[in-house]
Amino acid sequence: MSDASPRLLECRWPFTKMEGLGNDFVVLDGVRRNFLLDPETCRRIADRHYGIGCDQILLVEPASSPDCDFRYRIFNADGGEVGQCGNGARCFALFVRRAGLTDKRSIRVETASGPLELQVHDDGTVTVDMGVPRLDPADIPFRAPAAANNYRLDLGQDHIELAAVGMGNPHALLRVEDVRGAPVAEIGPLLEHHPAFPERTNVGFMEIVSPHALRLRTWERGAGETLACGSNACAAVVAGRGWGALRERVRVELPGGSLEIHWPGPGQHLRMTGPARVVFDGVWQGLESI
Ligand SMILES: N[C@@H](CCC[C@H](N)C(=O)O)C(=O)O
Repeated sequence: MSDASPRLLECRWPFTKMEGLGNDFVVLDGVRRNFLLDPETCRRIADRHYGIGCDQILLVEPASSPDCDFRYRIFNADGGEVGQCGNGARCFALFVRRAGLTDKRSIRVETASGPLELQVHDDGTVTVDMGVPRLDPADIPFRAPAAANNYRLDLGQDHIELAAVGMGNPHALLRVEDVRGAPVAEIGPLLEHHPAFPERTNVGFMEIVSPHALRLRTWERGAGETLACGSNACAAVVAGRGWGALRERVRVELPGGSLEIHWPGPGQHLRMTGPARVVFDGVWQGLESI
């Protein structure tokens, strides 16, 4: 009888700890060496007590297509690989320049949900072209018969009104009066695992302050509430515009800081601008699966 469980080997993995508005990442240079990131290894790295601690792990790899500079893979703290991470994309851009992997300021990168264009500015902020937001439920994915600006979902004894937006990853957006008192830890996990979202979802609680500003807290799929979620901020602007409450340029205030979002409207590319920062370099002395 063969033992199907992987063997564990002690390892020393160089990494860089980075953050974008307090959404924190362990970034691995998979261009210079190989990393085998199975879900269990990701969970060990992301563990805030026994590991390094992070919301997501970002793995930089060589591109597979000639029109991209790199491939960028994203793993949630729970070990699941996902298609999009806005704050991580800004960190990725600074990482590849700092590591000497490129000196370009305009970087094109492959992700599991398609290519992203990144622009590094003189002040160190980064603009990410997040592509065209997806509103067709099949592309989110979301189980609804047709695209709409608002949906009503059954949540046990209650009903909840929400918008659903795809940014290369799924997002549910709820409008609240006061984001500070929003039931993020209660409703967040219920919606994350709601059967209407077959791949689970990120959940944003948004308070619209003016046509050009909103406040947002996010329950992230696979990570819980974080200090900021870039893709959720983008999705919130798309939802707010669908409700007729926001304009083309919006400042999104998150617990960890602010992002500038520019979205001309349906069918158009959405651009997100914000900071990214290196926290420290280190070596993870852990167990890798072989
Ligand atoms: N923090 C990220 C999003 C990371 C992935 C997300 N939790 C998902 O599962 O889709 C961001 O800044 O966009």
